[in-house]
Amino acid sequence: MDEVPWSQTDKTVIPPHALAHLPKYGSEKWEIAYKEPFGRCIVAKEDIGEGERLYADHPLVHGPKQISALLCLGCYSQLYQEAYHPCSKCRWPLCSTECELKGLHHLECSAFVSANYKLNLADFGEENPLYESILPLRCLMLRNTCPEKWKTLRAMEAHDEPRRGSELWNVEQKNVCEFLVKKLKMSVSDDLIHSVTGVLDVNCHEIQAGAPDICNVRGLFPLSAMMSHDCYSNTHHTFTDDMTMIMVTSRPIKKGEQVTATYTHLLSGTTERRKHLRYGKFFDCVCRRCSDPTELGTFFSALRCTQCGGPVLCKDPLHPNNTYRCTECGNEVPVGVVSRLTNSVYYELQDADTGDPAALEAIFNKYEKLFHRNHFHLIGLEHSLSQLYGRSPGYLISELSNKQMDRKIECCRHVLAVIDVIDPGISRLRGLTKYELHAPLLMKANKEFQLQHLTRREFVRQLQDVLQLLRDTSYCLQFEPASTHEGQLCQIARQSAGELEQWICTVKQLPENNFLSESRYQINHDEESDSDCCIEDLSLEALLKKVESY
Ligand SMILES: C[S@@+](CC[C@H](N)C(=O)[O-])C[C@H]1O[C@@H](n2cnc3c(N)ncnc32)[C@H](O)[C@@H]1O
Repeated sequence: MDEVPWSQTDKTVIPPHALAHLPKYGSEKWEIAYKEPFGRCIVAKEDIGEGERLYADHPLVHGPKQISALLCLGCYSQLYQEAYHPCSKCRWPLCSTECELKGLHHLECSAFVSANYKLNLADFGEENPLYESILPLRCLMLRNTCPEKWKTLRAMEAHDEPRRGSELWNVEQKNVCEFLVKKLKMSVSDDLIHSVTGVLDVNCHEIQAGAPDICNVRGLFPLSAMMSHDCYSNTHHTFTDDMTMIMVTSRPIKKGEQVTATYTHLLSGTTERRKHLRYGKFFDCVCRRCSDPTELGTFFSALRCTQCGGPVLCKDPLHPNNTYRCTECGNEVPVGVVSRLTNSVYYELQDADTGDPAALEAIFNKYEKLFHRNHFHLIGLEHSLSQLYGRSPGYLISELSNKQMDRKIECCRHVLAVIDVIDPGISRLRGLTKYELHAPLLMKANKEFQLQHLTRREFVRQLQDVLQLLRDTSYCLQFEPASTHEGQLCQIARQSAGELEQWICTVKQLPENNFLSESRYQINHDEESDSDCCIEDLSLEALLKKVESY
């Protein structure tokens, strides 16, 4: 029988073996503590500033995600049908002979060889369920190959009892237990396999490291596995090329406060986040954002009242079975209607060509009158649109009409207005969105300047706004490794900021006849504000007023 997992005997003490391999598993800044209802968690021992490095965490084990397209089990590069190298020993698809010895492939390779299991390469379709067994198998192999790592793994939370008999448990019974026991003839109990898949489901992090085509990889990070969840978290992590996780603070943390991460998708609503956390992580989130019907004033899960246009909110988001109500006219909307409406957007998105801005705009237009302006579906659509305008075929930045350019700007600003609240400080999403916003603003400013529509003062002001966006981009992406898309954008943003600074200096010295006079500009501007009701102020207050004026 396997040893009793430490986590089931005494959760209040940190077992020395659980973190012993880490060079430092506490620091002058933070420590691991135990707090109900969170369990083990990381707590700040002193005030910690924004952007401070907390620790580097090395993966105990890593492997493909449960659902994965063809990838190399040595280096995790994406593979293509008929263009891969079958391992000379076990026949798993790899990039080359070199990859037979790379990473952790030796673990499953020896198991497949000793079971004399003949892998049918014809089985490899778009997504192969066999990948689901690889990481559990690698974990189980640690029992003999690396007992210290195995002990650390077994000390992690598995939620054995609540998982037993769940939908997830049944899927894993079929895809993992049956395969490992019946096909690979491993002498291991179903319970132990489920405990391992439990540890993986509860504690794994997706790894985004190395070459850009490396995807669908997950790993167990012993220190980060101690961190609690918060929908308004205070950390940000990146990976080095060797898959080391670097944890930094995304905003200041007070002494005694927990150091937290987000286990779920930030751009989803309270009901959806809480469902995801209950289903996959077995707890009910009661964080500040989940407890607040307005989600920190963003109205991210609110509908738009069909009677008066006011925000329709769930009265008690921690008990979402009650009716939604308009905060202005009291109009009630049954919870069933809210979920049907929310789900129908998911269904439409499943069927839509999500790479086509026109298809997303059609969905946006259909639901805009039903959801609050900041509803997560609308913000999600605008997030996608902010990236598609300027990048997708037929919509490259040089091809955008003025209207499309303005729409890109509007989408970026709406997304930023929300993420500035729910994900402030160092955030990948903020960095990327600020980068998306800088390009159309810069193009517009330069164009207006060329047409002599701007005074020097106004042109410099617009360029300085763009400069600030570039500086914010590089600030938000400063920890991203240079090999990643985000790391490259950070470099580009830094370089562009330098060039823009020079351009601003030049503009300040250009002869006056390049610019519109201040008096002429004032007249034009006054005429525009009489005719144009477009608001530039995109604070939540202004967004609300805009919605209410429809
Ligand atoms: C990755 S582990 C975190 C470490 C865990 N507390 C432990 O002692 O091993 C995730 C588990 O921690 C608990 N947890 C994390 N964040 C929580 C929260 N905000 N509220 C309640 N439980 C939480 C849940 O049991 C969750 O499944």
